[in-house]
Amino acid sequence: MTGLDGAGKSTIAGRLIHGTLVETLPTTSFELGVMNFDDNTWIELWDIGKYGEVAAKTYIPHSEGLIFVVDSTDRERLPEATEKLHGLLKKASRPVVLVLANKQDSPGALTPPSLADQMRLDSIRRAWHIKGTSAIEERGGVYEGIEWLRNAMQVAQHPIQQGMIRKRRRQRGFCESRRGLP
Ligand SMILES: Nc1nc2c(ncn2[C@@H]2O[C@H](COP(=O)(O)OP(=O)(O)OP(=O)(O)O)[C@@H](O)[C@H]2O)c(=O)[nH]1
Ligand SMILES: [Mg+2]
Repeated sequence: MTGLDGAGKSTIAGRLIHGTLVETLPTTSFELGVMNFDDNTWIELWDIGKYGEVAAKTYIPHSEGLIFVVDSTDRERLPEATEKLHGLLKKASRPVVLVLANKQDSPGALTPPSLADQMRLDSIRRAWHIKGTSAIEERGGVYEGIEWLRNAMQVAQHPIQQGMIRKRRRQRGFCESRRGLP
């Protein structure tokens, strides 16, 4: 997970890891946390801050998912955020991308569709999704965003398997419908 400083990454990480609103200080390099899910799966979450370039270079190319957090109220720094996102995507071809349009609770926040447009998300040639969030609100949409990511990562991880499951289902369907025939 990365984005410009102050976008709300650590607040989001606090929600995801501790399930509550945490007070944050600027993250100097990076922090690691683990999100555990009911079905015994987990996501290792790296919160990469301003001086986390080394972590970004080391971990992003090997990660399965990229969460990019943007401050939806910060029109001035939107071009900088856009460049950062597209720069990262050039370096890492693998991960699926979740953009969190954070601070939706604040007056004047840009909507997710408007941000998608201004950040040229259409040009991303891989699975991506944008979700409006408010990290300071309990039902602020962060978990829904993560559900999309979990699902997208599972699909991306097993593309062949997914195809085979579909094929087997089709074959089974064919056999079952034949069974009823004389
Ligand atoms: N109104 C509002 N404020 C938020 C939201 N998310 C985070 N903030 C506030 O924004 C400020 C920065 O949040 P952080 O979570 O520390 O941001 P960060 O992206 O981790 O910043 P760095 O560690 O400096 O890279 C804090 O004062 C948060 O309380 C949100 O959804 N809405
Ligand atoms: Mg931080």
